[in-house]
Amino acid sequence: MTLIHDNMEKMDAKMAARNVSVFYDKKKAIDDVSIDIPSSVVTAFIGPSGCGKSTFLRTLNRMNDTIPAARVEGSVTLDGEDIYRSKMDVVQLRARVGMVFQKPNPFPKSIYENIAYGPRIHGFAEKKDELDSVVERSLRRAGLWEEVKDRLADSGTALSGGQQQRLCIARAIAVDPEVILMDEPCSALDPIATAKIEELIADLAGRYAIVIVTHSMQQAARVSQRTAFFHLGHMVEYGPTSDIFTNPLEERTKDYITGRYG
Ligand SMILES: Nc1ncnc2c1ncn2[C@@H]1O[C@H](COP(=O)(O)OP(=O)(O)OP(=O)(O)O)[C@@H](O)[C@H]1O
Repeated sequence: MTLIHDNMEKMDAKMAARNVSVFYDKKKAIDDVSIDIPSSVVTAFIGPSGCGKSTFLRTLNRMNDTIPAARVEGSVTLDGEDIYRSKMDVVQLRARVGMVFQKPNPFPKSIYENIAYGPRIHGFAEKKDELDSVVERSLRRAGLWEEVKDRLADSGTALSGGQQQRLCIARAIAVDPEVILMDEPCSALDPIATAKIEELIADLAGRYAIVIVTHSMQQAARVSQRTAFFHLGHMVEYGPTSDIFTNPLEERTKDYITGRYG
């Protein structure tokens, strides 16, 4: 059972998970989680290490499909459509629900190609001038254009860690996603690069539904409007971020945010 704060502003659900459980072989890592993910706001998943935040995040774009031992029960919808139905095109789904990982993972290709690849394979842009404009727009939106516009042919892997992470965000944006999932996107970055990513998340928030897993409660408080607290595979409490941090209703949430464990 999740304690849901009743003062949450009503918003349409971009995604909805219902009674989602995830198993790795016989081990249950997520137990009966239901949540609505609204558009245009940032939702943070917090909780101690191993509580299942990343596992649950991966159910939202079927990244768990890539883990042979993982099995998902329950339903997840995007705009009301079941993303686990057999006819779902998973490649298309992952363009609509993009993902940014803990460790920046640019392709070992040029900065330009890192961005152009997705739009080209998804058929969004084919001609050189169309691709040029998607590349510029995505890099601008990710706050990276000014830093890389004169070196688009250089390898993406030659950028700094923070730039690489913004490149990965630009790559996700290039295919026009509706939701962006971020799994501890700043954990490999220094404080200055982290601050830039946080600013970027704030800029992007009005345009996409963003879900961020973070170990940092300060980060959750800075970037998100809604927070869900996970503990031992359960979603314990979900509410407006300010309430979760100032007026948690559940003892376990209180213990976590006051640093008693985790
Ligand atoms: N590929 C996997 N195979 C088997 N078990 C896994 C796998 N990935 C995660 N688990 C287990 O599932 C549980 C939840 O892990 P998960 O990584 O989702 O937690 P988390 O809250 O994101 O942790 P962290 O904050 O440390 O990243 C843990 O017990 C973990 O050991």
